[in-house]
Amino acid sequence: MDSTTQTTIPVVDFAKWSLSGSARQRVAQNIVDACKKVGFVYIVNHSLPEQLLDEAFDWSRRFFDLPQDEKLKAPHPEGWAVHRGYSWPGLEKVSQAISQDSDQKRAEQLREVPDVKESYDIGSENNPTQPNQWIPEESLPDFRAFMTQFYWECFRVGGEILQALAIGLDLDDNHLLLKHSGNNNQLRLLHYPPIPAEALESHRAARCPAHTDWSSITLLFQDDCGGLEVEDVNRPGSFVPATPIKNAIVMNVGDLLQRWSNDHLRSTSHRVTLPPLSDRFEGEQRVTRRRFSIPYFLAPDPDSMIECIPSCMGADEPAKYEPITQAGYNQMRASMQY
Ligand SMILES: O=C(O)CCC(=O)C(=O)O
Ligand SMILES: [Fe+2]
Repeated sequence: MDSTTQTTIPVVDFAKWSLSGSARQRVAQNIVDACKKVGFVYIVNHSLPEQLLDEAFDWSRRFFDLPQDEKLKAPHPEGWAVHRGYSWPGLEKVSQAISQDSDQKRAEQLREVPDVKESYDIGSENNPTQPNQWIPEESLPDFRAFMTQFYWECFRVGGEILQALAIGLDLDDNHLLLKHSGNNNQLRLLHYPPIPAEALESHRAARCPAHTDWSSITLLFQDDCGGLEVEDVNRPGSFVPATPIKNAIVMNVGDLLQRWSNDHLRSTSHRVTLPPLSDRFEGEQRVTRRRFSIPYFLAPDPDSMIECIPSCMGADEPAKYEPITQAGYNQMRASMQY
């Protein structure tokens, strides 16, 4: 690849996955090639119905439009052990700062660059170590039932993608999927409220700073606002937009699958910043339109052993990493945060 050309995120048509033989093989190969080169891929014509995705965004909007005290009936538990429920990091601090712009002391406090977003994390109902934090049924009737169904629908499609990855990596179809019962995944509803463009441009606030995911793979659904950017693998430090494609799944490789594949598949850094289109801004302050996205993180079960995929090593390319369980890997990552 020419190092001066901006990387583009490949688009893979998943329609032919339902066929057999070489057509299916080609879909698998295209996804693996994209994961090796870019680490991000748009998957179109997948089996998640358009109507279901529209409904998921409608429910997310309804949830975040609830009064704050309703959402706070399902708070994210304190600490880092449980990743479930409603979080509201940074929001208050930033809105105060916007109304007291000239206050030097406030500006200092903001150096830590709060994320201007709210999120709601949901997991499997059969995961006792990560208990779901639901708001009361009467606060938003049928929300829980819909999200529980949506969680498993996402896993069904994610499972197909894990099968495609396995085929593209010369493994048995179910080699990767068998390590995922589905009970260790995470469905996240995200809402990025409107904010003056200047707050993001001056880095006083961030929508979502650059990071990689810990997952094996992530499926991301986004609305039409824009702002997701992916690090350009040819030009480290610069980012290319992951422009929304209606109903596409933006699929990316997480750190765990990168390790599993001996670094053959890339876990690429990404962030959420200003939407690039001018009609996504309003008024003198260029207040950005609110944005909704729904990432779904797939993770193997805690006791699944993550051991170098055979086609990713050879006589002159030994495995770089020791076998480790998913739980062990998580523990190691968590301990590196302090
Ligand atoms: O909101 C987005 O588009 C991306 C969110 C994300 O990368 C994450 O939650 O890990
Ligand atoms: Fe991410």
